Amino acid sequence: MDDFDYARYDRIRPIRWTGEALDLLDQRKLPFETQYMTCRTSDEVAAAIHALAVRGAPAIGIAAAWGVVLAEREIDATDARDAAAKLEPALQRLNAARPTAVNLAWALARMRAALARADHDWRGALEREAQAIDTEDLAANRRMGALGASLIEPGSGVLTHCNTGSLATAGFGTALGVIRAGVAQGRIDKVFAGETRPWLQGARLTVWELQQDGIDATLIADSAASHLLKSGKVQWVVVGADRICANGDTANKIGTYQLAIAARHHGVGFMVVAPSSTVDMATASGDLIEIEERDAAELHAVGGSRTVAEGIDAWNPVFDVTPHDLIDAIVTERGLIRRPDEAAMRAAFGG
Ligand SMILES: CSC[C@H]1O[C@H](OP(=O)(O)O)[C@H](O)[C@@H]1O
Repeated sequence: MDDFDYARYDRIRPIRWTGEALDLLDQRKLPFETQYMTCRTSDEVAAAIHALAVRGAPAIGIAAAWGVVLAEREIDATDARDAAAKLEPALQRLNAARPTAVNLAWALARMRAALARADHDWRGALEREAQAIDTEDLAANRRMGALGASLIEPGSGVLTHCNTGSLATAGFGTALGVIRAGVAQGRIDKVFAGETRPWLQGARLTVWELQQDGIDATLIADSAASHLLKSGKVQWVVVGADRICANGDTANKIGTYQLAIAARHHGVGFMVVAPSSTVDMATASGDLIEIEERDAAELHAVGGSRTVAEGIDAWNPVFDVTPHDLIDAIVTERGLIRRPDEAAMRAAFGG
């Protein structure tokens, strides 16, 4: 498929199943500390997802799948049916950890289905399914990297938003995987990363990942994005997704929608990169997506323990929806969808 050295671009593994516990690279501490936290129960995994110790749509689905395996270790059951009933409360608590990324519910549905198919070895069936979800995501990211990069002409500049790299997936990344592939193939000359206030996934995580890879990047303030897109230095905005609806409307990190508006206004391509586990054909359009709102304290924080505007109300939605008609291409591991709409999505994903 492509002949570049993934190992160079892919040494970060945020989620490590030890056989007895789930070790998570605590993304709240990056880039200042590279520290893993150990989850020994499903509720500890749910808490880690809610607190963004592990984050990124595919990554939270993978972590939740391993969380179900930890829940399985906590129960005794006579058979798979008995186990399904006893495990369901833990799966509900995992599902409630965050609302917007469909990958969480998708992974839990896969674990329920594995249990429903299981025979006497239902414990082994759950562990094999969690491993499959993990392994499939890495393979999907590498395929999407090649597919998305093929759209990018040599000599291009790209702008990305939030973090969609190895930290947000099983490895290699979605949009950042396209950027890794595009750099490796000599198609991308310049990478711009938006800081992504308030949680700074761009400034703290994407820049850190690219530094690990030895890929030069330029950090910009979120508010500089339109000015950059006007400059002609960027040919593609390349972003991830948390939920892609049946008509192609896409939920992603807050600030994505305004990038899409500015990109279209300035004739810059807008590419969404996400595995099929992020596609939700059961949700007809973006106005039906629940947008997570997080604690105002995240907006008041300006690094460390210092805060501003305390006592002032703060509205902190952490996702927004880009309408499909502002998207030039959706890249999944199943292929490219150019100018997505309901017909194109149904042709690609059925439903
Ligand atoms: C490939 S990650 C997809 C998606 O997840 C991120 O959100 P968060 O950091 O809040 O989990 C961001 O929206 C990424 O684009």
